[in-house]
Amino acid sequence: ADLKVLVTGAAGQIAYSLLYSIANGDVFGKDQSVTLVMLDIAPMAGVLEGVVMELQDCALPSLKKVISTTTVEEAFADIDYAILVGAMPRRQGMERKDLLKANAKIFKEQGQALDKFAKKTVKVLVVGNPANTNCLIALTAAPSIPKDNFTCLTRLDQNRAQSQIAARLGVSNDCVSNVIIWGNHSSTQYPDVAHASVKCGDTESSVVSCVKDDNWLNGEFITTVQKRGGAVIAARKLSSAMSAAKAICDHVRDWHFGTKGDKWTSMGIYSNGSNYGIKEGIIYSVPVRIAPGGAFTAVTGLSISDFARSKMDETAEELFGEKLMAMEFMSS
Ligand SMILES: NC(=O)c1ccc[n+]([C@@H]2O[C@H](COP(=O)([O-])OP(=O)(O)OC[C@H]3O[C@@H](n4cnc5c(N)ncnc54)[C@H](O)[C@@H]3O)[C@@H](O)[C@H]2O)c1
Ligand SMILES: O=C(O)C[C@H](O)C(=O)O
Repeated sequence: ADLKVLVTGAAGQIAYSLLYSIANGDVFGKDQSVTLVMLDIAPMAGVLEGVVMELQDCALPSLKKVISTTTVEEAFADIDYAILVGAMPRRQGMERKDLLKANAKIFKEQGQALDKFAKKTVKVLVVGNPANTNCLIALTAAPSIPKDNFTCLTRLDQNRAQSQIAARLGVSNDCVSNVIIWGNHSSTQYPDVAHASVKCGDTESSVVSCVKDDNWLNGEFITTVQKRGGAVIAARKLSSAMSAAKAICDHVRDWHFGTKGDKWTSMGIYSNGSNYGIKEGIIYSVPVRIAPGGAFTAVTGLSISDFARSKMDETAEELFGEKLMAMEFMSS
């Protein structure tokens, strides 16, 4: 059957890369026909029409239908996937709290729309920042949809970490696997390579033993990944878009088709209190293995050093702080 995929913020810069990849079959496969639903706000209706024209002009075989809309009811009707990119961007001088407030309103409304109009099996990926907390807000506003159907994007952070390691070792990106992103998609995230491996020919070795520089791994490597989003903004005067779209494709493809063998990937998922001492009630990024069709389980039993423990707790604490603020805004 046809897959109905919603992208919000469809007139924005991430969507401009993302929509093409989805329509081209890079996410769900070339043989899977897709109906793309594009939502943006009314002032962007004209731009949205332009993007629709371009999608038509790509003449892609797997793109069955395009629906562009500025109403939530139409956008969320019977969808299989919701990729929630649209959000109020952070403007200069705006505090994190102001951003949270503006976005709490958007994600509460969209959570309610998911609850009312989407399929109960819908898979939701939240990208708009603050991604973890926006995801928690949407999940809370959609009680009829299972909590495990809600995830937020930390794949961009994972890809950044993977590429830093590959560059350091002078190997290609696909030689490096099982990097972990713990916690928030923010500068408190903990990119962890303690369990990561690098494949050279037929042999697989640990990243830690190949890099042979714990100072770098526990210092500059971590801060580079944590601050990479800010570095791109400083350089481009716009936030990352091409790499964000690529990471969204990776996340959704793995969620749809599953992870391979014993490999894992990181995504922000609802914390039920049973993983690595992270308390219940936030969206926290952990390593997961995914079965074909999308059921996922957190990878358990990994050894956690004292260093890792403190980093993992720090980012959890930030998320509980964000949650407190968000709940205040949600009830108002
Ligand atoms: N999680 C991540 O890894 C990651 C990475 C990069 C960017 N981001 C975030 O993704 C978001 C989008 O980034 P962008 O560069 O595409 O921004 P953008 O400003 O170019 O596009 C955002 C679009 O969302 C639309 N929008 C705003 N409110 C909406 C609503 N209520 N419903 C539907 N659409 C709405 C805007 O009109 C705009 O067209 C930002 O919040 C950014 O911070 C997250
Ligand atoms: O938009 C941002 O604040 C940065 C973005 O989330 C990124 O990681 O590139």
